[in-house]
Amino acid sequence: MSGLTIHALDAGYRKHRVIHALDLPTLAPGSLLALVGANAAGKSTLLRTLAGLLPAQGGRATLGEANLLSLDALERRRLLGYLPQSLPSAASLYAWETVQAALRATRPGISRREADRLGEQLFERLGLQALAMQRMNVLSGGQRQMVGLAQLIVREPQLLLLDEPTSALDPRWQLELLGAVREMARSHGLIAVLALHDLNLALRFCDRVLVLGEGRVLAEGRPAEFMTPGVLRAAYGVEGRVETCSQGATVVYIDRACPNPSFGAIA
Ligand SMILES: Nc1ncnc2c1ncn2[C@@H]1O[C@H](COP(=O)(O)OP(=O)(O)OP(=O)(O)O)[C@@H](O)[C@H]1O
Repeated sequence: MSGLTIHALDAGYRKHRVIHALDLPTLAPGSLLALVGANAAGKSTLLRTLAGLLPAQGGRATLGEANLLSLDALERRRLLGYLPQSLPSAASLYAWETVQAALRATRPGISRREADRLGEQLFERLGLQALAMQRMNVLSGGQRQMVGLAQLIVREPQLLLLDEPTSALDPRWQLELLGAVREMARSHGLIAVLALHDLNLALRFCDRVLVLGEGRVLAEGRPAEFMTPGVLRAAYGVEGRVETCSQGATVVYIDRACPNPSFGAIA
């Protein structure tokens, strides 16, 4: 497998174009890309389009040799894992059963013993052992988010598309989830694209960050390279500082909302 490339992608809903001629220089296997930007910037629309849930209106998106915009259902299930912003409560199945079902959907011939081994390994890696025998409809939003990720990871897709995967998680579980995704990317050559509102998590965990503004790329690059107060003003209409923390990571402090925001113009 080689990387994820997007070229001149247009996407949206019937006559409402949301994503305009979006380009993404090739993202290498093993990388995490954060999609950030204001509400309604188009993050979910872009993820849904890459996941094949929304037809593209133009352009290309490829994963290695595969054209992401015209995969059949089987190929899509084999290559992609998509975690939507809000998960259905998924009836009364046990968390363990949902992960086993996800595994069997892509590896129907897997032995019971191997499926159990992989399931146990994953629940342990994600620290979810206590949830295995709980029913999905009694889990909290954050617990469901973690089990949702387990359902995707167990299939070992090549591309993970995660829409605000940390939105319901407390700080410890945010680190667990992003750490697990990064580890999976490094060990399996997986690519992950994550819509995130927490800029500091994006800067800390992701190899590249793409800032969307009204469906266009406002800035893109490695965390330490492109984030400036001008980008914060243009993307979010806020005044902020970009500093390096004592551990060497780029961090953002938001000070106030701009009185007269000019979205989209990086000064
Ligand atoms: N099903 C839909 N039909 C028509 N327009 C939609 C639909 N879903 C989203 N939109 C519009 O597309 C635009 C982008 O929305 P999108 O959900 O992609 O933004 P987002 O960056 O993910 O926002 P947020 O951070 O608030 O989740 C918005 O103007 C929104 O109103």
